[in-house]
Amino acid sequence: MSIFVDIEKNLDGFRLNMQLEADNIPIALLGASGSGKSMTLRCIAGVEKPDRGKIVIDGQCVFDSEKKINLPPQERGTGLLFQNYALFPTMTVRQNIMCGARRSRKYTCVDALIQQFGLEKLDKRLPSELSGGQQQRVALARILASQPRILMLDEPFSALDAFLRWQVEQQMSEVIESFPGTTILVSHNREEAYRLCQKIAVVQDGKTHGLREKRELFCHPKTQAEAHLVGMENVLDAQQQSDGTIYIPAWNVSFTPQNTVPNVRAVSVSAHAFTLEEPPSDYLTVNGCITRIMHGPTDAIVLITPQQGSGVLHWRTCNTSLQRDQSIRLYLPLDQIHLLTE
Ligand SMILES: Nc1ncnc2c1ncn2[C@@H]1O[C@H](COP(=O)(O)OP(=O)(O)OP(=O)(O)O)[C@@H](O)[C@H]1O
Repeated sequence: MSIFVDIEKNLDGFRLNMQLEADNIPIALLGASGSGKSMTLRCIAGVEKPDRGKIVIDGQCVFDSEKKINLPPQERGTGLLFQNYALFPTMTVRQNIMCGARRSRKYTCVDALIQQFGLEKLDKRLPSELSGGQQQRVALARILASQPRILMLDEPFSALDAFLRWQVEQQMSEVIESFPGTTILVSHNREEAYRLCQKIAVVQDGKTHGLREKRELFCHPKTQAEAHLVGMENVLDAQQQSDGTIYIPAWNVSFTPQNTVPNVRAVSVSAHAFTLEEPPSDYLTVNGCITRIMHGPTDAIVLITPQQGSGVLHWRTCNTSLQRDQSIRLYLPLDQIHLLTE
């Protein structure tokens, strides 16, 4: 099973220009609100029509603007779990799941799914008589009953509270693991995407630079959008000088990078990357003054104004002896600075 997507769609003030290609592995579209993640899923499912492009599922072309192919949603073999689950409100749990089975004509799977999702005692209830987590299980069972080739999950935990979210995520991870086709998860939660998927595409302003191995993406973000989405606290403009050195105006520091990357526009640094002790490898030094300390349950984020710099440095530390207005010298190993090209 595989999916190939190369589509364009112009909406009022927004342009989707999305390319994706994946085999039967779980992948995530990670992006800020309004970046075009849901629209991508809706185009794949056939509930929205792209202006141009092609969508191929499992070798079958389901949309091709040039060849005028546009299969209706029920013929695409896709299962889309909406953010609000979209259950039929006047049908019982069993009837909702039967609707999915009608598409696949595999009615025998209904009882197995009711059992798998622990819905035996709820099967005669209406959706309005269920909790958010139970509704989500019914919606997932209904989708799996249709035996889709692609499973698409649009922010599947957004309607759940934090505790239930974790329980449901564990069950979802089992469903994804046993699903034989491609799963596409849409999320703006990086940790959720990391736990559930193998590859991640960062979506920004309707575009993506393609799928990346999740570890590679988190360890080496290449763009400012990627750096923000993987949780880098320091993302700063940078200037590449003709001699190859990089100048960071916000911190008023320069350094010679360990590897040559053309067209560096910015850098990102995790707040964990700084040390108080001189590191053994190449590093740069930042002198500054502590302007704020924000204590969390396990550590603190310290905001520092660098000497002669115009910006802020974010440092995460467990050191409890720090004081506001204190002068400080921090070391940053050069291999902790990610060079970003846009
Ligand atoms: N029917 C529509 N008509 C015009 N613009 C739309 C329509 N549907 C969505 N949009 C716009 O398209 C853009 C992408 O929307 P989309 O729902 O794909 O974002 P998203 O990344 O899924 O965001 P979220 O995480 O908030 O759900 C947004 O700017 C949205 O306002």
